[in-house]
Amino acid sequence: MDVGLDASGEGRIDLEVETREGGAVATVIINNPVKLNIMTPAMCEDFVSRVREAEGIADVRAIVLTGAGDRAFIGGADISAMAEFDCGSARAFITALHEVCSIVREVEVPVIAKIDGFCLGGGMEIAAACDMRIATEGSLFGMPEVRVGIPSVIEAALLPGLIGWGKTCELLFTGATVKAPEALAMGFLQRMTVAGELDAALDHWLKGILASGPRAIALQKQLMRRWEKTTMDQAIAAGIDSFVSAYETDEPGRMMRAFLNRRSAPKAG
Ligand SMILES: C/C=C/C(=O)SCCNC(=O)CCNC(=O)[C@H](O)C(C)(C)COP(=O)(O)OP(=O)(O)OC[C@H]1O[C@@H](n2cnc3c(N)ncnc32)[C@H](O)[C@@H]1OP(=O)(O)O
Repeated sequence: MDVGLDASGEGRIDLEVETREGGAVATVIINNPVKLNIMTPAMCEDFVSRVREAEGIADVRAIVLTGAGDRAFIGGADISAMAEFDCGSARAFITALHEVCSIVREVEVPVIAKIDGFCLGGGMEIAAACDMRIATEGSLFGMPEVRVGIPSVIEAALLPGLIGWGKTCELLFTGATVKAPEALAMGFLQRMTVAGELDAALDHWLKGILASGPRAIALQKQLMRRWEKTTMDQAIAAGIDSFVSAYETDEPGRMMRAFLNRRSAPKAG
């Protein structure tokens, strides 16, 4: 079933469920294509509800997370909203965005990020929270938060484990973007395909999951969370405080308003 693209710019989260041999596959769709599928504060809550709904459907064996349209997986968090934050709203939003990543990591079934296009900032953190990532070769990855005056603080903490400290520093300190072949080489992606073959490559993984023991996979995912748990909670709590303290100065508001003003300025020529 095609749920259609949300052209309102407000954004929403959709859920599609497909029954296959061996079980069902749920697809959670970040549907805000006119704004490159950015996550607004309202969409964070909606996201958690949709994943819980998917988890509650009997026979769902895997969740695919993807963005609507062909330009973006998730272009990051909504700079228009973040530009107006004070310390209180900063804490509420970053905690809600962390909940989005947490639910992805907590659900029993494997969650796969299917990426076609921009995967930036909070979007790269949500992808990092997924169990596996597959992308088209034209996709672009980056953590440009510092470019708008905020540190990368929540599931950015997963990046050193995925891509190493040096590459994490490069992305987080410079806001540089990397193309899919580099994201594959650095270990962020597990598979890369040409545009038309994304679904076929994803299917290969889904068949493997559907052919395996549901309880074995659930136990495996639970165990793997424990393998890495030791310092993550403390890192996130410190990260949330760090995000809030960025708002103790006018740096985020100033840099984000500059970003938004550049975008709304009439184009020359
Ligand atoms: C805690 C988490 C923090 C974060 O995630 S911080 C945010 C991280 N993301 C970014 O910094 C990316 C910001 N976006 C961009 O720099 C550009 O976009 C791109 C280079 C990704 C693409 O540029 P182009 O192809 O020219 O598209 P376009 O016209 O800029 O984007 C389409 C519409 O989407 C809006 N938009 C894009 N990203 C954001 C965003 N992160 N927050 C708010 N709006 C965004 C634009 O402004 C525009 O809107 P309009 O058509 O009304 O001008």
